[in-house]
Amino acid sequence: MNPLTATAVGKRYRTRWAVRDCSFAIPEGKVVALVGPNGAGKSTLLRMAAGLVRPTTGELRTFDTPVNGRIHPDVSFLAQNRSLYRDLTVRELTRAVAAMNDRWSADRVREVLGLLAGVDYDAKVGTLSAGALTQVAIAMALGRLPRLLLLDEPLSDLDPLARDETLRIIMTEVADRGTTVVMSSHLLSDLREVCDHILLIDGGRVQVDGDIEEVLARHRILVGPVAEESTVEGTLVSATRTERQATLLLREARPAPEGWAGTEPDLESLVMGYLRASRERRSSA
Ligand SMILES: Nc1ncnc2c1ncn2[C@@H]1O[C@H](COP(=O)(O)OP(=O)(O)OP(=O)(O)O)[C@@H](O)[C@H]1O
Repeated sequence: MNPLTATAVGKRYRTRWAVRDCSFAIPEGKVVALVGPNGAGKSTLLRMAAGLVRPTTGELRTFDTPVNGRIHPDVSFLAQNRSLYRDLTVRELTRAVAAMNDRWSADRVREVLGLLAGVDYDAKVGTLSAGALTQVAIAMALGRLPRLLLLDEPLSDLDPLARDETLRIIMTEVADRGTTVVMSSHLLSDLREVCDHILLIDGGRVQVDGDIEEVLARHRILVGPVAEESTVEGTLVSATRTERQATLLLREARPAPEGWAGTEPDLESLVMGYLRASRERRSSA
């Protein structure tokens, strides 16, 4: 059973579509990188999957149940604005969140907070650093023992050490419980460390969806003389050019023509290529 599926999902705010005709199925046990430029629709998609926003068209299902404005008991969502009760201490917050959830593991929360460098249970939530706040919020999300964890930019505002700790918490969760994770982020090198599946959206539409290794193997970067660009076959995603040299991202893994060097892209150059294409489309619209 797929933890999350979308069928022709769209969300319109007034006259503008934030998400448009999105269809995908997230396989169980995957760690999914949800990427795309600012305003691509990532948060809207996650908020719809968590039942906080209703789609204008189409349907989202979590564990084969229509979302319908309610979060599934097996799903936890970390919102971008980490909306926790700021006047409570960490200890009080833990009790309050436990009381709100039918299924709750205090041990799991303790375990996760124990992985972090010195979380002070008596500190007021509002006084925590951005990193500690995110980590406490993730611990609360894991206390529900989710089978699907939706994380909206869990790594933003974190210093490198806090980012590393947060990634370790997520990896430990996946290793211990096989939890499926969908996480949005702009930090591609961090995503590469933990993710095995990519969902790239742009302008509210799915551009790339699949196993990261397979997706990378389906693309090629070709570098060669600008003057001979017409000899290159295949679907061009985007290009950068100097006076003499062109660097092309192609959607198919075809052999490089003579005089061109072909390599498989890494995740960063693949996503950058799609973001570049998106910016060019927008500026020529
Ligand atoms: N509540 C809202 N009312 C009106 N427009 C909205 C609302 N929420 C999002 N939007 C618009 O929908 C589009 C998609 O926004 P969304 O926040 O989902 O993108 P995102 O990919 O998460 O962006 P970012 O990477 O900057 O966080 C944007 O144009 C945004 O301005």
